Amino acid sequence: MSHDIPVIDITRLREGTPAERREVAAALGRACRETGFFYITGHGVDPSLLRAVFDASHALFALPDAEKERIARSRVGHNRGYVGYGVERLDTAALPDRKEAFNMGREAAGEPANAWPDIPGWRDLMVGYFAACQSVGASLHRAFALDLGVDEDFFVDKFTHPMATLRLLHYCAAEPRPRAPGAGAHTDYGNVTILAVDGVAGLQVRPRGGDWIDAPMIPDAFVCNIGDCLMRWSNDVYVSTPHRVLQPASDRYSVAFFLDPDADAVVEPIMARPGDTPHYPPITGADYLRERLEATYGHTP
Ligand SMILES: O=C(O)CCC(=O)C(=O)O
Ligand SMILES: [Fe+2]
Repeated sequence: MSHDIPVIDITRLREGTPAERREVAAALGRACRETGFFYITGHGVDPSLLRAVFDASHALFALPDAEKERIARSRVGHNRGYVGYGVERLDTAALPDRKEAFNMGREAAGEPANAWPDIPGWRDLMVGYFAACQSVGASLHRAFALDLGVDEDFFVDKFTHPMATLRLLHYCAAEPRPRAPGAGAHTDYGNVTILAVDGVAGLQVRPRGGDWIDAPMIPDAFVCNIGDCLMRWSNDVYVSTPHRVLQPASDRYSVAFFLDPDADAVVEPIMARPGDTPHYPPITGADYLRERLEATYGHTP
């Protein structure tokens, strides 16, 4: 079994004929079964939008502490807002992560409010990027459905108001601390994560049964990985793979889009092959996420 991280052009998944979509879906499916990580190109997200998002991320993390504190997750709740250094420890056996972060959720009526820094244009830019990531996520889910042997639109009505989080990350290179990770080893909770990295390497992946391998930075490509929820949904056909971020040699910025299903979507293992038996009972998206967050934080943040 290959443990490489393939680079897959998804242009024909977005724009191609049914046969071309199937071909891309098969390549993505192979990566989801083997390493659980893949790069995508041809995703349709304008590089200038991504550049603007990274510029906005730099501006946010350069704000004075008092302004960061005003929009802190501890004040805002619902896993939204700014998270300071040392607050998170993704690997509970390691030191706290050397990173700061900013989280936002869907900006829509009935959703918990996001907190915004006082920077002109910032909110609209992030809302636009969030929508772009949602669209990439929808394309990927069409491919997962094709590959898992269900209708191409299987996931559509399960992602109409998804519990998605857009997360800006800043890994600090100053005052290096021996043994403190940038982000400790972990798996992601949701269905799929779509990650953009701004120039500085540091991500490593540990395929099942293998050693840590580097996931190098590839310009204009997103790094994507399967999370625990889709592993469960696929009845363990897809793998959610541990990964970590080393302390970077220079400041590192990344932007992660975590795509979870609708709160009321039923995550019931897809039985692709005759004779398959479900490894898990059905659960709603919300109950599943709550279970995972409680296991990590001892409460739902
Ligand atoms: O910043 C990165 O490269 C990866 C971040 C990550 O794995 C996470 O936040 O779950
Ligand atoms: Fe992660």
